[in-house]
Amino acid sequence: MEQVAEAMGDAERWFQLYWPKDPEVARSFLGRAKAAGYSVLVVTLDTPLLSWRPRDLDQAYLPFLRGVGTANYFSDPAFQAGLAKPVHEDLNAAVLHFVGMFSDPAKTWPDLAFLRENWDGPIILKGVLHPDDARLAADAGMDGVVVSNHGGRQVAGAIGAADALPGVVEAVGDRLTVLFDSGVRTGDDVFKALALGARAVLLGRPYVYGLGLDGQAGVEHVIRCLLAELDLTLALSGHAGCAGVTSVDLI
Ligand SMILES: Cc1cc2nc3c(=O)[nH]c(=O)nc-3n(C[C@H](O)[C@H](O)[C@H](O)COP(=O)(O)O)c2cc1C
Repeated sequence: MEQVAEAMGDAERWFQLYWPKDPEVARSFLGRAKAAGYSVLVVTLDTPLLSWRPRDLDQAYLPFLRGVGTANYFSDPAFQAGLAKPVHEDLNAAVLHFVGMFSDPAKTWPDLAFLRENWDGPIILKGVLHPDDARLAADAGMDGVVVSNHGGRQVAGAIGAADALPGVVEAVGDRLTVLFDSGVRTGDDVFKALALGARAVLLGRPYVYGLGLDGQAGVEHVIRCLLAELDLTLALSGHAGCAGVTSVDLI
């Protein structure tokens, strides 16, 4: 996280937490994120377990088990304190330690108090679909939710995130910030999400596809195309900006 922060310079950055089972590691992550200048905490709730992913299984694509994607843990003093040997001397032990704490399916709403105690900036819960959960998030003093079904990667038959969005907006839109992701691919999709009540959208795969195809230039191209299409869709729908887009625009 420190390397990413450094690469981002003065840009605003949000820290996404997969909430480790070990509270000392969680506390350490939050302290490091704050020290590295992250201003918003995004806590992903829809991944207490990794789901059944046949394509990953077919290809034995399990990078965490090879110590890939685990850098925040392996570099963490609280994590390292639980190891008999340094990570580079016993990678398997480090991986097993990671697997034991990656996530905690037993966490529930009162546990959010821990985050409030250890993070003094805005907190956003990612992966909310049900209006009742959104109400509980608001009751717990959270600042926002991301309506998301993790791109269908967790429960294959989950409700479409766009179908869930209006219910969440109606339940809590006046109490916290409602963001949206899952399936945003075009400027037109952004427009529809805004019209359904989202304040903003997040992009998952599209920028990564751009990155895979053409590195930084690919990412810039993806974002530029999306913004250009949004700009045109706004204009063609009679809007000078995003602010006035409402559900009326969907009719
Ligand atoms: C390969 C991959 C890795 C992901 N890793 C994370 C993650 O570490 N944390 C998280 O909150 N979401 C993660 N997501 C979910 C995305 O943040 C996003 O919610 C989802 O892909 C839906 O958006 P999209 O349709 O624009 O891709 C991941 C998605 C993909 C495809």
